[in-house]
Order: sequence, then structure tokens, then C-alpha cells
Amino acid sequence: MLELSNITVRYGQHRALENASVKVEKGEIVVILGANGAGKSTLLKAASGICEGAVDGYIRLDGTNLAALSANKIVDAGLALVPEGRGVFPDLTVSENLTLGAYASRARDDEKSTLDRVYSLFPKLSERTKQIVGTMSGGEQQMVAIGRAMMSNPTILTLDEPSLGLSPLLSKELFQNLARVRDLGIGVLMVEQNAKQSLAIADRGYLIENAHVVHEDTAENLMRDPAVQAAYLGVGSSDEATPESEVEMPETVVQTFAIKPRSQKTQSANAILGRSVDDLVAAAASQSVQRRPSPTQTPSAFIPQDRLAATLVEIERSAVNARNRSKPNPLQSQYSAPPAADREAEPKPRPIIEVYRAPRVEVYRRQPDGSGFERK
Ligand SMILES: Nc1ncnc2c1ncn2[C@@H]1O[C@H](COP(=O)(O)OP(=O)(O)OP(=O)(O)O)[C@@H](O)[C@H]1O
Repeated sequence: MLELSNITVRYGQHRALENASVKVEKGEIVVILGANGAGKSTLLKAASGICEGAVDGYIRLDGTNLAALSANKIVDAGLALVPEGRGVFPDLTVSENLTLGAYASRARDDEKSTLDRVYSLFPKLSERTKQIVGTMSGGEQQMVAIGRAMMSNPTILTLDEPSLGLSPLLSKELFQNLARVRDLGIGVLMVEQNAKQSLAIADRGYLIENAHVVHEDTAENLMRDPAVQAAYLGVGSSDEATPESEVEMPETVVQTFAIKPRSQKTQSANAILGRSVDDLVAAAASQSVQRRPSPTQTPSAFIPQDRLAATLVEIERSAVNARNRSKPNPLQSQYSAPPAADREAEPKPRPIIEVYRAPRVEVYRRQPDGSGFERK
């Protein structure tokens, strides 16, 4: 079993994941759903030892502590990743790509039988062993990527958005293939945007929002859940003529899943003015009730001038007090441009945007005449 417990990942000051816990048993398919930037890929990268950020928490595969291992040792321990964008070698043939997947020591002894297993899983690949992968369709390249990961003989296969860029038909075929991978007793953990098709073959699922795992359930329950339907299955969108009653999110469900937006302090108009707006309006109006205006009169004509002037002075004074009392909004001061005068007075330093990169991997290929290697 793969067990990720209380995983927190920081990219500099930014927390991409906070105390996220996910489990995958052998022989089950688990889907991770979430909005863009929620932290889904970060979770997979953390499990595979290729995360560029600082990772805290426990990551165990059948009792082995993966957190202490390098990426290649993690593959040796039985965890394989099909990264987003597939990561195939487009200039190499299908069989070369697959063979490269068997570099893990756990896979070398059984390379031949594992290759047979991959070809029986993906018969199309066995018909194309000599085809240059860059010339294959997106769906076929995805099969190569999954086949290559399977060549490491994993107990858990993780995939980052495997259906990305595939037509609905090819996606369906892909998910059927993943169901066959599960039937071999391999655990599958995948991040997917295609919630409908992935949940259809999955056993369980997790929802990640704003760096937190906010919900987990069986795939069946997730598919039936109105909140999941509205957020991930497109139910209620204009292209699905679903009755409105079916897509309404019950309050309790929203409370269960949603991370509440950070509360922003707001002040009522009454608080800002220092006195109830109703009182001020009533004070002004009370002077007028004795005399109803004729249709030709303007409002100021039926309110005694002295009361009107006094009320306006009072409103202005309250407004000045409110302006003096109001504190700067920290969010506003952090993200919005200062007033023009301040900008000219004190030039602000340029913001620092931290981006963390994994070390670059360079690939060399033996030249056909055997005279040396060329860099790809
Ligand atoms: N190498 C990095 N350096 C700095 N910040 C990063 C890095 N990788 C990811 N992040 C940030 O971490 C957050 C989570 O990113 P992640 O890629 O895990 O999201 P995701 O849920 O997989 O999104 P998507 O569905 O768009 O791929 C984002 O805010 C992202 O900008």
C-alpha cells in the first residue's frame, strides 16, 4: 500500500500542499480531482521524489519510507510515475522506449516477461515495436508512456493527467487500459481533469482544494454527489440540459468540502459614518414631514435650510472620522498599486517570484556508426 500522510510542500513561501493524506491499495484505482493549481501534481511529484519544493510528511510504500529515498530508489521500491506530458523519447522506437523503462533493478531480471505483459496489455504497441514514437498519435504515445512505466514492474503506478489532449474516444480506451492495469493487482493513483471518465473506472477519489484534501469517498458516491457533479462533472453547465434542482449544492455539502475563503474584514456603512444612516436620513426627513412638497418643489425647498446644513455638516464630520479610523486593508496594500503620489515618492522594489526547478536531465544517444554519443 502507498501511504502519504500529512504531506506539506513549500515552494519558498508558497505552500502548495498542507497536511495532505492519501492512500492507495494494490489493485485499486484512486483519482485525485481538483482545480488548477490546487496541488495535485505536487502530491504525485512528492511521492516520486522529484518535487522541486521542500517536502514534509510520511510517504510509505509497503512499509518502506520513500521520503528518505532518491527518485531512482523510489522506482526500485515499486512506485512508477507517468508524468504530465508523457515524457516519452520521441526519437526512439516503441521497443527502445519500453526497454528504457526496465532500468530499475527490480525490473531487470524479468525484463522479457514484463515486456510480454506490456504488449499483451497494449496489443497496438506490439504491432508497432519499430515505430518512432514521435510519429505516433497522442493516444498511442500515452500507451508507450504507461507501458514504459509498467516496465519498471511497479506495485503502484501514478499518472499525472493521462487523458490530457486525448479525444473522448481515446480517453475512454486509455481508462479501460488502466482498469486492466488494476486487474493485474497494481494500484493506480491518477490526477485527472476528466472526472467523469476517470471516476467511472475508479474505486475511490480525493478532492484537493487550495492545497488541502477536502474530501474522500468511493468513486460511486463522488459521482452521485451534487457538489462533485457541479464542480467536476459539468452537471448544470449549458451543454448539459440538467434540471436546476439536480445541480443545486446543498448547504451541508458545501460546508463539508469547501475551504472557506479567508475572511475579509468589512465595515458597515453605519460603522463608517459613526451613526446609523437611517438616523441621519430620518433626522433630515423629520424636518419635512410637517410640510409636504408640492410637485414643483425640490427636496431642499421643503427641508429648513438650517437643518439641512446641520445634517450635511454632521454627515461630512462622520465621514472624516470614518476616514481617519479606517485601517489599511493588508490584502489591498500587498497586491494593489499605491496611489500615484506614493508611487512617485517611494519607488517600490520589484516583486520576487520564486520558481524552483528540478536539475535538468540531459539525454545522450549513441550515434548509428558507434563513433560516440550525441546530445538530444
Ligand atoms: N517548481 C515550482 N516553483 C514554484 N511554484 C510551483 C512550482 N511547481 C508548482 N508550483 C505552485 O504550486 C501550486 C500547485 O501546483 P501544482 O502543479 O501541484 O497544481 P495542480 O493542482 O497540479 O494544477 P494543474 O491542474 O494546473 O496542473 C501552484 O500554485 C503552482 O504555481
